[in-house]
Amino acid sequence: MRKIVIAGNWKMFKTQAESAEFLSGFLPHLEETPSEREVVLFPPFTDLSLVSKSLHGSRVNLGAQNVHWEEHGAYTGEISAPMLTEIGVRFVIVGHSERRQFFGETDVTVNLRLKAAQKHGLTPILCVGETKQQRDAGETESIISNQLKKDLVDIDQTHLIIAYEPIWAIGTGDTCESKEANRVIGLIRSQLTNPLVPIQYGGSVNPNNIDEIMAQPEIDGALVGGASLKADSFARIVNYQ
Ligand SMILES: O=C(CO)COP(=O)(O)O
Repeated sequence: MRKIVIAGNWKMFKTQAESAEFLSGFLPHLEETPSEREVVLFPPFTDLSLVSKSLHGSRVNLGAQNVHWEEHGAYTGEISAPMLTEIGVRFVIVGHSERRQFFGETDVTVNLRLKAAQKHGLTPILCVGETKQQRDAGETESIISNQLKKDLVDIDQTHLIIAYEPIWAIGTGDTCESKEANRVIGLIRSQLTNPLVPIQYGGSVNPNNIDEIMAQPEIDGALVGGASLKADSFARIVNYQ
């Protein structure tokens, strides 16, 4: 059985006070959440310590939005895996399209970050996806296949999650049609050596479309941006039907 993983990527949102407010509204809703669903929150780095303490004893896991490949060194602005694991972080997002687009992330650095995460016991969520232009040019399959080939060199597929995030669907309200997301995720799975890797869908997931998305047989969860910022909204997503 593949694991179901519902994750909230808060991106560059929430001060510590706002994180605390979110948790007091969100955590009580988890009493209704089926126990086999894994729930992960990805706050900004500055909130990790506080959220880690607040999640102690709860079933929610903690994730970070990035990790450097070295354990320490002169890398201004970066955070290493041991710094994350020390404060209770267990997951990390790697290769998000916003990192690739705005911060020079390449398939080479994505691969280095994945390896460093796994070496230190963090489970990475590798993000892949195509732009609108690439989709319109019929390049969706080749772009994703290329990303997977390069990003997954020498990566252990037993401690890995993949998120299919079509870039044109991120933050736009323009969700990828669920059957199409299911088709692409099936193609991603056919390229993996481990059939049990959970593959999420991400891109304008919200309380109104989560039930249909999760009804698709290939989709093992969601990586949620905007709709994970409000306690009620993310609770509805985690407690999908
Ligand atoms: O990028 C995303 C999650 O990593 C998706 O963001 P939205 O849910 O805001 O479209």
